[in-house]
Amino acid sequence: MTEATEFINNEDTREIIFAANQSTDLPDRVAKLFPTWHLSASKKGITRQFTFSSFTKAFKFMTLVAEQCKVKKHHPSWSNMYNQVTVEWTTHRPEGLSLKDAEMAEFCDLTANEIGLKE
Ligand SMILES: C[C@H](O)[C@H](O)[C@H]1CNC2=NC(N)=NC(=O)C2=N1
Repeated sequence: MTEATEFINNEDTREIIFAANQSTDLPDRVAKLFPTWHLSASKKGITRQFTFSSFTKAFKFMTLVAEQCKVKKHHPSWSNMYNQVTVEWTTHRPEGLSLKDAEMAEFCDLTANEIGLKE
C-alpha cells in the first residue's frame, strides 16, 4: 500500500463490514472514496450527501443514477430535500459492502461532477 493510500485509509475504512466473497482489491478501491463518502452507522455501507444549486439538478442526478441502478440491478437507500440528495450504498445479500456499492458510489461521484455541485 502506498503512503498516499495509507493517508486516506483512515480509521473508518478499517471498520467497514464487507459482504462475503469480494475481491481483495475492494478495500483499496473503497478507501479512495473516503473521506468524501463516510461509513454508514451500520458499518455495512457508505453514505454521501450531495448538494446541488437547484432541485432540478438534484432530480436530474437522481434520474441518471436511477437509470444506472437498472443496469447494475443495484439500488440505493436515499433521500432528497430540495437541492440535497443523501445516498447510502449497501448490499443486502450477501450483507455488507460489495463491489456494486463501490461502482455505484463512483458513478454517483462522476454524475454529480458532470451536473455540477453547488459552489
Ligand atoms: C435480484 C436483484 O438483483 C437483487 O434483489 C438486488 C436488487 N438490488 C439490490 N440493491 C442493493 N443495494 N442491495 C442488494 O442486495 C440488491 N439486490
